[in-house]
Amino acid sequence: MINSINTRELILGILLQVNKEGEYSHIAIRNTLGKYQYLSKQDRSFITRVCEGTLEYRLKIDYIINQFSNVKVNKMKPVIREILRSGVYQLLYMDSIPDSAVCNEAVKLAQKKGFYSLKGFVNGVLRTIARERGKLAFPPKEHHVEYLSVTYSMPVWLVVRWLDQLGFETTETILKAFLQERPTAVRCQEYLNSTEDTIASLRSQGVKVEKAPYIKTAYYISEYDYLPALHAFTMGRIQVQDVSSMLVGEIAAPSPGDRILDLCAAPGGKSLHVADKMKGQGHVEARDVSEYKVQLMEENFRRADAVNIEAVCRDACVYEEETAGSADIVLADVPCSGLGVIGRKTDIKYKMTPEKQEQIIKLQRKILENAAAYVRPGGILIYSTCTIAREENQDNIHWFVNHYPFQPESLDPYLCEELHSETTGQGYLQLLPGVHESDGFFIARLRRV
Ligand SMILES: C[S@@+](CC[C@H](N)C(=O)[O-])C[C@H]1O[C@@H](n2cnc3c(N)ncnc32)[C@H](O)[C@@H]1O
Repeated sequence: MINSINTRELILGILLQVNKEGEYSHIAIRNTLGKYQYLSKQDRSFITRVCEGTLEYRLKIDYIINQFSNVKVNKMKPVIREILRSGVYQLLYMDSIPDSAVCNEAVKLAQKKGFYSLKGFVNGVLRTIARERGKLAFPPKEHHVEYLSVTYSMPVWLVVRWLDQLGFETTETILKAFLQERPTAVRCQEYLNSTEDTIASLRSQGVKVEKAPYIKTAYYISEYDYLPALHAFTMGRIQVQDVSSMLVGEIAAPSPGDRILDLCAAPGGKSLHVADKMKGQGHVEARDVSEYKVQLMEENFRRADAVNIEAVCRDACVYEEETAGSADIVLADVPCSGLGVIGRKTDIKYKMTPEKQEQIIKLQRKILENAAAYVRPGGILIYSTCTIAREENQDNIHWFVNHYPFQPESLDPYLCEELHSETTGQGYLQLLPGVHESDGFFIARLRRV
């Protein structure tokens, strides 16, 4: 077993990889835990929790450090900055660790990394924050942008956008929801399986299973160690999917025998869902842009024993004449800014920029242009994203129906009443975290006329 100072050293390494070198946090954490497989379960969850928490609350933590340090966070040496950030996270959000342990370990680590002269500085900042934690000053609520940005650790440009588009209350609800933990949602495959048997199998392995909202086959699972150790998973009877993603399959509502083209399909959750709904009949062509992603889908399809589905490597931006007018249903679950899933993928809030989003919108419109051509006359196009950005959702749909012969169609026949609204009647659904019990997600249903 590794001692605690090394555990904190690993945390420091991960935070430097993410904040200094731009690595994705889940990759940095996974690689480190993979390299040090002898770590105890307790050490592994400590490392994961401190890294994820420090990143999630980074802006708030920096705001606090800046109140007590004469050197501002952005001027600090990266090693010292990350030692302080993770120390503050432990002080403020992990009751089980004594303040003295947090401070002592941080000081020892600074020294070990060669910053002997900054030992006193690290110690001073952390001990002051520990002492003053009940009296920390935050921006007042009347200063909407600063208050929301600091309290919920969200970059200012996103707060400004959402305040403008959604108002203060809804924005705060969403930001709060991003910081709350939610259990894993799974969809039970129906064809060839009974949902009751699947649930019984999960429970027999000690998994806690609870009903998830909106969809008959949606459940939350918790209290398991390792997903691939569950029979229901290895047998392909459950697919991990947020309920918002499951709604795509519901709204697509295929009939057995349909030909479905899923243009951006990996890892294949929505393709499998529509294939399941067609009860082994019809055909789903699940496309994605790289061979790696296609292999990933093939693995998933094999596990689910799905016979009416095929993974194919294709670039959705490249038009294909032979596919024109051939699909009963086209799914365009396009690459997007991912702003609806910040709660699961913290990196998104720090990595996304308005400039990157502009490029993404161009890509989405290119894919939509080709998708339009592949739908047969009278067929259906489902457009979806895991974002809450109006520019990629409602604006793209308005642009699309102005340029192509498609009409939005009511979603209400496919949704539980709880989700019916003015906009679902008009053909689209914008799910918002905290407002709905799901990730942020957008779905539109359009019929080719
Ligand atoms: C939102 S994810 C799809 C999730 C998937 N529909 C599911 O339910 O499991 C978007 C996918 O688009 C793929 N993608 C990105 N650019 C693409 C392109 N030019 N052509 C096809 N797929 C692309 C990405 O590789 C990624 O797998």
